[in-house]
Amino acid sequence: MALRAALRTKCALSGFLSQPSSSSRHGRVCASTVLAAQQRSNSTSSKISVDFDQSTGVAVMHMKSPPVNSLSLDFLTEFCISLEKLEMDKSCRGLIITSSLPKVFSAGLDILEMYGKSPESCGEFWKAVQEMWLKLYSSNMVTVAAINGSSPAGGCLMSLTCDYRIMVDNPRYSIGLNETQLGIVAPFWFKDTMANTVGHRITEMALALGMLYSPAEALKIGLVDQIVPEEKLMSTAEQAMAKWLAIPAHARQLTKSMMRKPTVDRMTSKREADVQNFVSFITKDAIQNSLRVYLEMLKKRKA
Ligand SMILES: CCCCCCCCCC/C=C\CC(=O)SCCNC(=O)CCNC(=O)[C@H](O)C(C)(C)COP(=O)(O)OP(=O)(O)OC[C@H]1O[C@@H](n2cnc3c(N)ncnc32)[C@H](O)[C@@H]1OP(=O)(O)O
Repeated sequence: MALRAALRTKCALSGFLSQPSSSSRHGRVCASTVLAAQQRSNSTSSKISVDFDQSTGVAVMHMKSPPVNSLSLDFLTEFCISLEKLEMDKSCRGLIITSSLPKVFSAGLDILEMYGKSPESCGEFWKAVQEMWLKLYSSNMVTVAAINGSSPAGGCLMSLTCDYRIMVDNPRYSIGLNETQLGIVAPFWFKDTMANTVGHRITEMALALGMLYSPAEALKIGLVDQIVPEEKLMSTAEQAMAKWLAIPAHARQLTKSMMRKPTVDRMTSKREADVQNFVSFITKDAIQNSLRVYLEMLKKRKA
């Protein structure tokens, strides 16, 4: 509810996909300049910026929340607002999600939202995670993840909700649902999303061992669909997008819904219980202790 209220308030306050400003009132301008301005619009919030090209119907969402694009409540709220606005804009048919930060696509859920927080805060946070997943997994737009850095846990989930994943081929980057390494458990809808992509057995091993895969390994198991050099990432994403957009929209959307609806329905039917499970699990002393140890390890690794 809090997320919905925040969404309503923010939507009312901010003008998204701001109308392209015509410079014609300042005198004569080149027609192509005006056309280009009319065809592109840009929206920026503190953690997300969106470039929308009306000539292609494709928006690029840049995650820009240093240091690691962790999915905090604020980040998720902004993300969902941006997504909802794009979804409502009938001229927007495709979305590419990428990171503006070097080396990191997204570090996954913000651990500080789960550590030392009240049950109420944890509950609100979890609802926002559910909302992000629901919106992305059931989006009518073609969604492409352009993964230009590491993408563990919630970052991997975000990628998995997209229709197509392209990752930069850099062995320093990794991707996977590594929750067990933090002493926590990926919920059933994380598991379902991964199993829908790479199959049951690979998911079982990957989750149990908290596997993080290099781009080449991720390609081998089908966790990503393509790996490319960094400089080719966006052009490859645009090419993939064009291929998906060439399919008649209703046929593509119905097919997506047919493939994903059982997973979405399962999650939505258990949504409340899932929040309760998360809150009671994450606030346990033993789990809080595991998160503390993991946070310390992250800090030590840096030192
Ligand atoms: C019975 C079942 C019931 C169901 C119960 C459900 C249970 C919960 C399920 C939760 C599901 C999903 C969980 C997650 O997504 S948890 C997040 C997992 N993420 C990770 O493990 C990634 C950790 N980070 C890294 O590995 C690295 O940071 C990086 C992403 C590879 C980037 O490396 P880097 O060298 O560029 O940056 P680094 O120096 O490590 O980090 C910079 C600062 O950022 C802090 N930080 C990193 N990741 C996070 C994060 N996820 N949340 C919060 N903060 C993070 C890091 O500590 C550094 O901070 P500082 O500068 O030292 O202060």
